[in-house]
Amino acid sequence: MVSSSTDSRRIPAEWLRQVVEDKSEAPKLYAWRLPNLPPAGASSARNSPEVAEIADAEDERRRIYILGVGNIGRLYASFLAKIEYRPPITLVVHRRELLDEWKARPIIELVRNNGKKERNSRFRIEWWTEAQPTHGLIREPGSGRGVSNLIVATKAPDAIAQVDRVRRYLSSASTVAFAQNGMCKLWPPLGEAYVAARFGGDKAPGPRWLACVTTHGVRSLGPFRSVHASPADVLVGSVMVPEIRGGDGRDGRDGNDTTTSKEDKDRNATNNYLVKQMISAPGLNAREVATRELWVAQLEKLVVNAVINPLTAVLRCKNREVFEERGDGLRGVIDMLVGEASRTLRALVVHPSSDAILLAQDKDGKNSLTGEAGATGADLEETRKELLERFSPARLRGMLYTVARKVAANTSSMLQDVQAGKKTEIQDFNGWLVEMARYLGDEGGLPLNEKLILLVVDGAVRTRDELVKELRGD
Ligand SMILES: CC(C)(CO)[C@@H](O)C(=O)[O-]
Repeated sequence: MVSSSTDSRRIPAEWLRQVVEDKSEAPKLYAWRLPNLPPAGASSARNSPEVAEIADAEDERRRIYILGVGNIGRLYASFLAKIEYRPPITLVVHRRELLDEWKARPIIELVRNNGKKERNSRFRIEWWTEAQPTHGLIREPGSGRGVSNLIVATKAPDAIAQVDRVRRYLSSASTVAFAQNGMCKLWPPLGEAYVAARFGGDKAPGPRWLACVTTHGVRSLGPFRSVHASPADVLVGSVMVPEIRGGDGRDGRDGNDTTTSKEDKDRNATNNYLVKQMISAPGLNAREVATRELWVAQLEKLVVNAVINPLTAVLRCKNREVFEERGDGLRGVIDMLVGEASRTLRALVVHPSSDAILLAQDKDGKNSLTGEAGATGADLEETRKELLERFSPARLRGMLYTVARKVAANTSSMLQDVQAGKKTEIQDFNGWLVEMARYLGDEGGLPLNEKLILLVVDGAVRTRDELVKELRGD
């Protein structure tokens, strides 16, 4: 286990080392809304008294903040907005210009795969920044009541940094859901060290931390506009293993727990609010799963992203083409990439840092892979055996080809990033595998993944033949 007091040089992740070493106070942020935009030609001097509004407690308890309004943020916003007893929703943008764009055209547009355009405008929009507004009312995120429900829909490399930046407004009354691709950084063993470093002391036990595995395919058409190219589903669950909190694999805060105090029950019900909203959002197709099932699903999705995304980015092609048999060896390369991923996931399964996840139980008290009640050493061995089989090259390859058929017509998110000149998520997919292999002591490393990372980082474009030769080292 990695503790927050661990010698920071030995912490196996740069992001966590930075958090543990950073003793600065959480920054105070201002939540700019449209009336905070100064009229054209106005001076930047403060022109109104600093009056804060009285926030509506019930509104804040129900309000869902969506941090990041790219494809994933638009998808969640559009479907959550369709709930019958609609929760209030705030879109949180990362640039001031997006407030201006929203002012000009305040609509999220999602083009469904039948061509129908779904438009939604009933959102509040905010920009969270350290700069105090010069016009209009001054507010902080959550209007002084803290942020109860936060969906982090940024790209993977920004997710933890963004949450860390808003930590001043998060507490044990908050639920934070990570919705992007890639492994959530708060899985054991690192998550607990992060929570202890940032939420130890009077804020303990910190927010409820959720992750979502989002398989919907979405393509951007520009700010606030996307095509919902391939409807799929969402798995949501807790990334914290409960040990001390009720033992249901969903951190005991699901509203069905066995704790008796009214205070605990109220808090548990509150903390499951966001999950319930996601599940009831028409079209999002969200399902709540136990911690271990979520972990396995995220690892499998990682394998999909670590193969499809970089290959499509370097070959500049749609997902479908990567899997076409053209006798040029690309299928062999895919097998080799799957082989490297399989080796790493299998080593992770047998590593002691995974024991807590493997022993986590389902809501009904059963071990979710064996179906047996209770969690014992024998269960651990049984679960390991099942996961070693599930992460075998043959099973992972079968899983990859099944997903690939469903998303054949998509332009991968990494190719979209490359085409838009944006930073890619390569370090969170293939980089995660390479780092994990290193952490687990894999001497040989993952040579194909390492080469692929360099190609994507360099913005390289290759033909199929060139790529096969380069990756195989012919
Ligand atoms: C499944 C997937 C690769 C489909 O395009 C998607 O997760 C993506 O594009 O990142």
